[in-house]
Amino acid sequence: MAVRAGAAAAGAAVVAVLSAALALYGPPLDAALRAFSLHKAHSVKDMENTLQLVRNVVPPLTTKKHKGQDGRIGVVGGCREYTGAPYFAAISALKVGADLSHVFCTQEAAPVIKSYSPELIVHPILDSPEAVHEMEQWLPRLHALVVGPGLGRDDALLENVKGILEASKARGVPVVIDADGLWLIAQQPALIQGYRKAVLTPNHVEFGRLSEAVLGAPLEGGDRHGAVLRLSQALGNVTVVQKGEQDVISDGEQVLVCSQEGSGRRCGGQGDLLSGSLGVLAHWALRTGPQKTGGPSPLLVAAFGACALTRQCSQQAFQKHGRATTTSDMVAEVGPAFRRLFEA
Ligand SMILES: NC(=O)C1=CN([C@@H]2O[C@H](COP(=O)(O)OP(=O)(O)OC[C@H]3O[C@@H](n4cnc5c(N)ncnc54)[C@H](O)[C@@H]3O)[C@@H](O)[C@H]2O)[C@@H](O)CC1
Ligand SMILES: Nc1ncnc2c1ncn2[C@@H]1O[C@H](COP(=O)(O)OP(=O)(O)OP(=O)(O)O)[C@@H](O)[C@H]1O
Ligand SMILES: [Mg+2]
Repeated sequence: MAVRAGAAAAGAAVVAVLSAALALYGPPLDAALRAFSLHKAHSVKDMENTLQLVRNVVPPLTTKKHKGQDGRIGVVGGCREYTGAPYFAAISALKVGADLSHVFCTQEAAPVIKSYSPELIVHPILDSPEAVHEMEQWLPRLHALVVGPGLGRDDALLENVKGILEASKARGVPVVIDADGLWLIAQQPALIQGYRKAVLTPNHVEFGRLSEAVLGAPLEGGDRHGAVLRLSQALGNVTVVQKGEQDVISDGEQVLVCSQEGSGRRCGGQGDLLSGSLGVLAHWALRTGPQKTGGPSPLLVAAFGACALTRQCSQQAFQKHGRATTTSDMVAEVGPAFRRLFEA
């Protein structure tokens, strides 16, 4: 209890919830924005309520389960240039509590990623002409995919990932799309349009690119909440997490804001920790269902949990390492941070 109270006090978090019901008072977009600004006026709440919703979806550790039941997650990414990003995403999924974590990468990247960790299962298939077919063999065994960390922007790879996304949608596999996966979505938003089991996790630059592609408008400075809400609505209620000083999360109906204390360190790889964690939490939240996540949708709650966890890891790592903090230091904090936020 004391730890939970401490966590709540330490996190200067703001939770803003826009009720879908309020949208009944007018045309959906206008009403949603009006309801949102109404809500903003009294949006400073204890984040404890939303963290409790995350706790509700975390599966208990018991002796009754077999390996695989608490999550089999796939990360699609890893190429010649980028091997760290898929590693960070996949190892974070495992440390959050997935039982098995797979990486689907190019042939060249595979031995490098394997050498980082014996815990990951690494498939060197992404640059094969048979990539989509090979992936289809694995999809029935996966609970969620994280698409994009370290993927790069090679056209042939992106074409394969397009096929993988289409196959995932056809099977109803939840997908978290990050990094170069978002580059692909900015080229072809139709790929994800209306797929409600998708979560996009853009950083500042990626959000601007998506906004321009989907809404035809560059990112405006002021109203981040409205911008995220509008992008989600334009994509047919795909959940969007805009990372930044505060993480703003929307499914086009509600908006959550996570301002859990993090740190001033902005080293590369923190977003990969977030997307990997979210892969597991998305599976857990969808499996548990809306009756346990209360007002916000399961994917909103999962995204809030991944944001809070990433920022808590950043805070804890920074306390130990200060300016020298790197993402590996944050990965080492996943266990303690998770316990502090969700298992108190
Ligand atoms: N260790 C690793 O292997 C890492 C690999 N990463 C991968 O790197 C790839 C590229 O992702 P990034 O987020 O680095 O994307 P970018 O390479 O597009 O951007 C990198 C940074 O450059 C700057 N930048 C980008 N566009 C700019 C512009 N038009 N004007 C001025 N500055 C601009 C921004 O500071 C941006 O954060 C992804 O596949 C990603 O997953 C990152 O996840 C970081 C860690
Ligand atoms: N200004 C900020 N203040 C506090 N936390 C931040 C800030 N900007 C980003 N973060 C946090 O850092 C994490 C990663 O976000 P970031 O925008 O760095 O992602 P990214 O650029 O995709 O990272 P990556 O290098 O992995 O690709 C998120 O949890 C986010 O909350
Ligand atoms: Mg990123």
